[in-house]
Amino acid sequence: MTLIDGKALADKMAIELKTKVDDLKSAGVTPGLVVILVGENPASQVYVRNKERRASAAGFHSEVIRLPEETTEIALLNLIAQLNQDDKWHGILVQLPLPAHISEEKILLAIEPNKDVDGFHPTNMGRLWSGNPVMIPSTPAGIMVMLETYGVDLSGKNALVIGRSNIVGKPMAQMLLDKHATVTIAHSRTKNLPALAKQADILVVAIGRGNFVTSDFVKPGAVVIDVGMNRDENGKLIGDVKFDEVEPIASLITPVPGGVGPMTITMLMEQTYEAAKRTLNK
Ligand SMILES: Nc1nc2c(c(=O)[nH]1)N[C@@H](CN(C=O)c1ccc(C(=O)N[C@@H](CCC(=O)O)C(=O)O)cc1)CN2
Repeated sequence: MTLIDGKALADKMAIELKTKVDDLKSAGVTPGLVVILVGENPASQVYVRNKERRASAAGFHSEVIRLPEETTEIALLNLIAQLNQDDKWHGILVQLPLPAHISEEKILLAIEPNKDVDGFHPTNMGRLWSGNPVMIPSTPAGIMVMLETYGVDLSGKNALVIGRSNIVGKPMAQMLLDKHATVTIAHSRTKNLPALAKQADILVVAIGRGNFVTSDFVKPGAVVIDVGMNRDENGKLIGDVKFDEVEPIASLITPVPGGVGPMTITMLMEQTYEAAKRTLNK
């Protein structure tokens, strides 16, 4: 078994990004990323702080707008409308989840698609599904970079994605399909999931249940990608895959922490850089 070291890859890409950003700045464009955080969700606060840190380390112009939990939907929509008009922002991101009184769908729809560095806007989802990706969701994008870096050939392979969210499962399936894998999407109502999973050469697990995938789900030699981020009864961060059981069977596996997570923020930085670079040609 080989461990896919997402943290090391993310750190390497961050160094390379700094050089690309310096070149872009010499051409007169400084990438700008604005992140909006509504409320006090502790995990979101950590992720947003990391995004802020990584953006300034890359040499971006960056800002985090922190809004109280009771912010209204209309106030947030007005803020996004203003940011859409401001040329210094190449990327606008609203940290999810939002408080329950705000419609995630309406908010994501309000972000100008060419500044939607999360790739969650329906226009960007459609571009991805029609084979013309522009802005793509960071988590599956990071997984694709990891698979490529570790030399995983996807062509003709059976890939199973467990989870059907708009953020991970659905875009992941499309990205694997684009690399000629034979893709199945499974979810909480899929029947005989362990037997189905045992046929997969590539298994991507994003179901949000700690230690859900055991050795019974894994074909010997499979590549196992764990997107899960759960807390066990002692508060320890665990993935969706029972790592100790699956690790001896898999040919490649991502750990939690240190696997998919760090690549998510790296890909967000890459997308912001690419969005800024596109403005050069306008
Ligand atoms: N607007 C968005 N909201 C959310 C996204 C997103 O891509 N866009 N994804 C997640 C949260 N997320 C980034 O926002 C994220 C989650 C986890 C990590 C990460 O590095 N995890 C570490 C462990 C961190 C810890 O100790 O808690 C790891 O896996 O090693 C980065 C980004 C939901 N919201």
